[in-house]
Amino acid sequence: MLNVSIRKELPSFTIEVDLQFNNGILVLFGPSGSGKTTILNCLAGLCKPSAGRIALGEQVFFCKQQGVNIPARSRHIGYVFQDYALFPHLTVKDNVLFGLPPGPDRCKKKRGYRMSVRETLDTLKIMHLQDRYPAQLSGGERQRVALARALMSEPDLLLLDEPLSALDSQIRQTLQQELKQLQRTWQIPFVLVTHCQKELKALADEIVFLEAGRPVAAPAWQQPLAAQI
Ligand SMILES: Nc1ncnc2c1ncn2[C@@H]1O[C@H](COP(=O)(O)OP(=O)(O)OP(=O)(O)O)[C@@H](O)[C@H]1O
Repeated sequence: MLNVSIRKELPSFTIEVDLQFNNGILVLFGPSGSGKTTILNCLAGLCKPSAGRIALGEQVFFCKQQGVNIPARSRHIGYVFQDYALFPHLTVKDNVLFGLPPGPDRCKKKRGYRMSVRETLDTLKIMHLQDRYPAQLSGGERQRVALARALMSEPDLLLLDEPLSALDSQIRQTLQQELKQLQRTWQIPFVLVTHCQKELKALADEIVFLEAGRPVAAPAWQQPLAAQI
């Protein structure tokens, strides 16, 4: 269970969210500048909330009151950034392996579901690209590499910041299905940011609508959909 109850003061407004989420795909939906990325960054440990608490199961990542702030590298969180943040000087394979321990520990399974590099590249259909560099990939291929890298670290939580925004509609639809399937296989919570209504409909198990940093009721155009979900 992901428990997030935080306040983050920004120059233009204050983010205040209080959410509990068990499993599946939680979508943070809102207009540009409503605080979605900042919330992901707080979860990942890249940004410090002004107050509150963040916990995943028994593990407390942040608690202002108790002075806890676990560094990003120790949170076991996968993060697919908006621009994918691949290392341009590393091949696809080395990007995917980045951050894993060297040597035999690289293949150790934490909870039995870590896939080998081969399996990961295969699942995401990028095996044939393993020796290429990011500049030699399409947007959809880069997205798959970023996803593979995030999954190889065997995360307890996966954060996705507009992961499909740069893609055309056909690839977008395919990857939406693949994301949904990955979540069902991995059984870890995904928190996904988007401002695309179609993506929301295709992926969300739960939705938080945000405006200026605060959850709001589903907008009128969304109410029939929110009721279905
Ligand atoms: N490090 C920072 N320092 C100051 N202000 C910031 C910082 N990061 C974000 N902001 C401001 O906080 C607000 C929320 O930004 P954020 O990137 O979280 O929004 P968003 O909903 O993810 O936007 P988008 O959909 O455009 O990516 C914006 O007004 C932004 O200018």
